[in-house]
Amino acid sequence: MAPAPWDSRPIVISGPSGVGKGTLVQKLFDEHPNTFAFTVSHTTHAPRVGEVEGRNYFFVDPLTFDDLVSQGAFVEHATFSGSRYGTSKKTISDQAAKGRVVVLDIEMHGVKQMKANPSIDARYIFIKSPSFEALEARLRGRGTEKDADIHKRLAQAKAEADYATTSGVHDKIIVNDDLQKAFEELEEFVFCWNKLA
Ligand SMILES: Nc1ncnc2c1ncn2[C@@H]1O[C@H](COP(=O)(O)OP(=O)(O)OP(=O)(O)O)[C@@H](O)[C@H]1O
Repeated sequence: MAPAPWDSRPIVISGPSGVGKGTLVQKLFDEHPNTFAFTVSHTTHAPRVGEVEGRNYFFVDPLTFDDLVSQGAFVEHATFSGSRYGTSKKTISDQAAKGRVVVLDIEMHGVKQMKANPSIDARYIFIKSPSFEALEARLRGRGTEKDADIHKRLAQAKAEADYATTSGVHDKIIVNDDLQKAFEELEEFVFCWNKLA
């Protein structure tokens, strides 16, 4: 196991749905146990079967969620399918206090909110697909979405790709073509191995 990254700022991973973010992050967690941590989001959706307060989500009602937004408690928040989701500053600092490097897997709007907040210091990684066709094949191959949903995700993927290339907001862009190669690039960036050499 490698020593903990000397740059311990939160790592924000974004990229189109199906590009392989979850796969890469899971590998990072598996190969470096006790090094990284996810944050626990707040949500207004009711707990689903098996979801545990404080482990899967912090469950709050819409009014409490609004209060938290107005207090500036979230680094990013969004609405999906009628429910609200947010990442609190506290969940980040709680994990950091345990000595873990926090990893946030979020979509473009969340990245924009974080980038717009000067009090947030994080490292931003964009995972890119080798091609639009490869992305579509991965989404279909995963078999978790219906056709209409795949179209929505592909349309959103175009917006994500435009944002990633035009704004220069990301510290690192990794093309996930060959999984092992992409993982090695991710590791190198996260652990700053290039700077140690
Ligand atoms: N380099 C790769 N080559 C081929 N297939 C890959 C590669 N990386 C990931 N995949 C596959 O692509 C599919 C989508 O990956 P994954 O679920 O990790 O994407 P994601 O970016 O986390 O998506 P979402 O944002 O929707 O959760 C999975 O079936 C995964 O096994």
